[in-house]
Amino acid sequence: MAERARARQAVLTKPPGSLGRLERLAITLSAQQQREQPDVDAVRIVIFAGDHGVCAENISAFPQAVTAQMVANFAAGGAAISVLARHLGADLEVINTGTVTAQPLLPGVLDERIGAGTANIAQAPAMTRTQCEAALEIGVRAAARAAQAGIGLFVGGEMGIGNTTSATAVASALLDSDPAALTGPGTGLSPTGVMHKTEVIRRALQRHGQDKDPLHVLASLGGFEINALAGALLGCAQHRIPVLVDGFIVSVAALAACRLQPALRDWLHFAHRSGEPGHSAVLGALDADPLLELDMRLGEGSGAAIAVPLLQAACRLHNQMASFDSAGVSHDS
Ligand SMILES: O=C(O)c1ccc[n+]([C@@H]2O[C@H](COP(=O)([O-])O)[C@@H](O)[C@H]2O)c1
Ligand SMILES: Cc1cc2nc[nH]c2cc1C
Repeated sequence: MAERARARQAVLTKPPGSLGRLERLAITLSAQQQREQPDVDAVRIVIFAGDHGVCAENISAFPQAVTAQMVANFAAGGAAISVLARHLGADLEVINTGTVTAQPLLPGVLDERIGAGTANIAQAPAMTRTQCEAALEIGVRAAARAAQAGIGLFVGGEMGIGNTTSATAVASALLDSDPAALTGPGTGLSPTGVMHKTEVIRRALQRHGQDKDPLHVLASLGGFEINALAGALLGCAQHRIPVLVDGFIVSVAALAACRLQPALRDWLHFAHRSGEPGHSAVLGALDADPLLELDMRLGEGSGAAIAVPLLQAACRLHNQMASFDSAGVSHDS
């Protein structure tokens, strides 16, 4: 299918290669979807929310209660990703994988709480192996629902105060990096705050970071929402649904998932380079060159949502442009 898409690009009314990366995007999407006419109009954005016990170590600029409060804001339509989903005409699904505060039933929020947040990774494994598998399964089910709904492009997002600490610990373990090279301000820590956060991550790594098995790393250092994202990405690949990867946290989930199954890499598009400094190392390890660099560091799938129209334009051009022959435009000199 990639060969056919490449052949089509060669006869469209433009100098060969002049649409640059948009041409390669259309070719890749055609191969991923196994469609002559790739179509990413049906977009589903799934936000996985979860809390982190490591917040007890004072590693975020915001209080833990914000996670559940933002879940309510997603449902009410007031969050950045709510606005972007409406703007794109995309489905928005919100899944509570385990906030500290339980919530009343909110319309548009799936309650799949595994627990009241993870344990503090500086002191204990984030979760049991059973909880880790349950988290992966939450994502696998989200991917299956997307497949059932005929979704053409999956955007995974996350919300979890403290999750840059968890994600940085996972990335440090998987990349065998010093946490000082990957730790950043997250929601907005001061430089002293970042130094303290680095030490907390170092403690977590000393405790659980020796075993590099990806499932062990996800269970001991990950989060319910991070692990659910890893499961969702793997599920999307199984259903042949291309995925547009958001920022730092989703990329770390993608890295862990690729360690579990390297073939996943072929299904991933990378939307943007987040302002979180560790993102570049994670992107590098995935051999990913993101489409955009807008200094965004919000999460919620917002960076991916911003890049959706690029993929849609690439498909439209591929599917609708005239060929030299059909338009009567001369091409050999
Ligand atoms: O996506 C990113 O690159 C990104 C970078 C920094 C922060 N975030 C968001 O901020 C929250 C985590 O930040 P923190 O400081 O509480 O660890 C979480 O809800 C993420 O969605 C997201
Ligand atoms: C308000 C707020 C919104 C967020 N969205 C994702 N992470 C977030 C963190 C905060 C603090």
